[in-house]
Amino acid sequence: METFVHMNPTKLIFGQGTLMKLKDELKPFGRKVLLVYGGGSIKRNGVYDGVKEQLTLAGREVFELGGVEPNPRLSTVHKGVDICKREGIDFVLAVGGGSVIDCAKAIVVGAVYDGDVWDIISKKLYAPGALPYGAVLTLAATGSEMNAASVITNWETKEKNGWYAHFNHPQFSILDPAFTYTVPLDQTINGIVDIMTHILEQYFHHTPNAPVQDAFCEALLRTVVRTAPKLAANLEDYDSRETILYAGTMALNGTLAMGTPGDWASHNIEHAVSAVYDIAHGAGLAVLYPCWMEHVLDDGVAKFKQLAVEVFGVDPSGKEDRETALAGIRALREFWTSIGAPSRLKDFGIGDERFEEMADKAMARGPFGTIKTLGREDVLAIYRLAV
Ligand SMILES: NC(=O)c1ccc[n+]([C@@H]2O[C@H](COP(=O)([O-])OP(=O)(O)OC[C@H]3O[C@@H](n4cnc5c(N)ncnc54)[C@H](O)[C@@H]3O)[C@@H](O)[C@H]2O)c1
Repeated sequence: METFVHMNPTKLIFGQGTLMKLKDELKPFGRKVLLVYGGGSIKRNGVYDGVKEQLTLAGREVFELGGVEPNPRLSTVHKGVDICKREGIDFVLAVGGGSVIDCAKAIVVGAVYDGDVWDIISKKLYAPGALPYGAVLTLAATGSEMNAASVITNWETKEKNGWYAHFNHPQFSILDPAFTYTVPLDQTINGIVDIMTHILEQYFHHTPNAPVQDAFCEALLRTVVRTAPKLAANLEDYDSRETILYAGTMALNGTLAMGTPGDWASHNIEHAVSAVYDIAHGAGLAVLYPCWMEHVLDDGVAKFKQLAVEVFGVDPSGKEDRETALAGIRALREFWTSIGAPSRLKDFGIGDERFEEMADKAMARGPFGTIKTLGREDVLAIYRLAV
């Protein structure tokens, strides 16, 4: 494995009833809190009331920014930054899914920067600092609750940028599996696909001697594959919600990536699609990830075979390695289809009209990918496989 440094300072508070700890977690931070949330699901399922009660008990003065979009937009980040600067906000509390937490991550860095926060999101400038923030998670998917990454869309320029500042982890994240009961089936499935692709992106590397990392990834993948059908059949099955929520956090909190730089090409390829068509990130990945696998298979046959055998139980006896590997890719596709994930771009009404534009966006920072370094023609080939 490669040399590595790992630090994750987020305090993870996990389990049913843990929201009652919020008031104490707020103690080290200042009086003025900006509460950031999305389209209102938290008002329908009672999470908003619970959070407000805790903020009152903590004696905090609360300002609100609701309406954060799925695929959060720069315009909303600007609104949050303006409130922080105008009101002298001390602490930002994100209550929602990855979109809300990602938006909060951008707000807190924008709040202490004199220029336009897009400079930081578009990586012209490394974030010079941030306000502290915390999260109450309501949807299992991104891992944003325990990492320092964020994805923001500039809707005017149709750019969807992933960015990162190493110090910008949540101070704490509260995860109550029961808060995810109301996530509808399609979003639950999108989340499961997102979690699995995060694991797969880190599993696919060329680094020698990484048996621990590989075993972590395989165990998580097997667990998600076993749990997802149970959850899809009963959205209020607490144990399944709990397992998937925990898996989602472990999938992208840095644990799996120690010493093994992963691939991440498919995320880049998907961001270009959802920047143009505003589709759900997990749904886009369900379509594109197996296409990426097929396209790069010959650059990593041994690892694709390992996935097939260790995660999907493909019997390799009497088969060429490539045949076993292909059976694993088919098994992944069939698994996602079986739980209701989309498999083609046409499922979203997307044809080949804007492939060139999307490929330009994906290539904006040059060639990418670890298993195989992808150029523009590779990206176009993957989009064509996905039609
Ligand atoms: N920061 C990261 O590490 C990271 C990683 C992967 C993806 N992302 C980004 O995160 C975003 C997607 O986040 P997401 O998948 O968590 O979804 P999301 O936050 O966009 O939420 C999806 C939908 O579910 C609704 N929702 C959330 N919680 C709910 C609940 N409890 N009940 C009912 N409805 C609920 C939201 O209102 C929204 O309409 C994308 O922009 C993606 O690019 C970030």
